[in-house]
Amino acid sequence: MKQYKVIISGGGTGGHIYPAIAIANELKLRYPTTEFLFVGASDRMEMEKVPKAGYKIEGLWIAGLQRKLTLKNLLFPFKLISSLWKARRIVRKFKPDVAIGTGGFASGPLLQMAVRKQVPSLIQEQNSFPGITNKLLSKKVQAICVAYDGLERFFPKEKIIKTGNPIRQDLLTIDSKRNEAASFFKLDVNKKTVLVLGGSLGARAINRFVESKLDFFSQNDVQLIWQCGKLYIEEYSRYTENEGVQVHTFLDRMDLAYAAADVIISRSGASSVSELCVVGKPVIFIPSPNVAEDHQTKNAQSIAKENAAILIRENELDDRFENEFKSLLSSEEKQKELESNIKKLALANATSDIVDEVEKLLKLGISK
Ligand SMILES: CC(=O)N[C@H]1[C@@H](OP(=O)(O)OP(=O)(O)OC[C@H]2O[C@@H](n3ccc(=O)[nH]c3=O)[C@H](O)[C@@H]2O)O[C@H](CO)[C@@H](O)[C@@H]1O
Repeated sequence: MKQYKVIISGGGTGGHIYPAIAIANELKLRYPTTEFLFVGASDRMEMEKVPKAGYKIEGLWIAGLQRKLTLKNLLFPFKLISSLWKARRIVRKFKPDVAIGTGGFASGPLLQMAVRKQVPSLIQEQNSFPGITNKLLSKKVQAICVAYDGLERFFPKEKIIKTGNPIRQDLLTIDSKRNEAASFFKLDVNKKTVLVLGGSLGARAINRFVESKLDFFSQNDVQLIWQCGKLYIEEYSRYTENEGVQVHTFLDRMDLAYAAADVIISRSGASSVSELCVVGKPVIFIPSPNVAEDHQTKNAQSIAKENAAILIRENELDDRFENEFKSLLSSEEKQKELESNIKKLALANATSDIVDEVEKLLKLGISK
């Protein structure tokens, strides 16, 4: 069997990193001798998360363009040139058979250079509205794997394949992990568990809201697993002293967190939404209003309109949250309805379908 070399680039936030890791894991299963190299942004979370998943990573000195005039923006042209330069060196030296981009700033220069060197390339777009990096790359790569309909508005139609977003394999088996999860998180098995997720970086507005509702949660006799994000842990960690509240910076065992949960309150970043469909629990989405084209609201709407989750915008929280939460918690029927409807929206074969497309590109490389 030929020993393939694969470059995977993506990052900045978990939403771009975990799809990349899921694709690598599936490729490794099919071709165990494959050599992988990840390329990320040198100051972002991929530099920690990718080695933790067992892969090598190189960092580029790159960041996005801010809307304001800042020092970071003034440095942008230099960072871009430095990144293109380093990306070129990496591609030349590693000589990949295929390049895969999962979005985020670093994938721009890397895939740009891979394409220039005629390496067969594929990008994976997680959202219903693509970021600038993938929009630019779409003209040059061979294949574009997407999770939503309607992306021909942004990408060349003939390159689009609808696969869904890659999901880590360990999330597919959460039904059998409830006991393990209860002991992992030291939960009270007589209480319902609410999992609060702010996306990979945490969400300030959700944290503030949850803080203001701690008495409400305790009156409703639920316990909280509350992921608050690295930026907010100092402010909120003290609540771990409250009975039935545990505050986490970041959850490394999402499989167990999902397994433990009876109700999930979550941001609606693309991977979170895809995972929650597979996980099949009752969800209350609180989309971030601060992302491009308000895409998190659109992600959540695509689920809520199928009566498969509850959607509460940030500015509706004060009026609606308590009633919605109480009626969900008290109605098993409603919980079952949401669970069964959200499961119907899962695209559980996404990783495998994407890797099928990668295989086609690998074969393309051989025939060159
Ligand atoms: C504020 C922002 O810019 N958010 C964007 C970012 O979100 P974000 O990085 O939050 O991405 P997603 O919601 O798509 O995915 C989060 C990922 O992190 C994992 N996770 C999260 C928390 C935790 O404690 N442990 C953990 O492992 C989740 O299981 C999931 O795999 O990228 C998404 C995908 O492009 C976009 O849709 C979001 O709008």
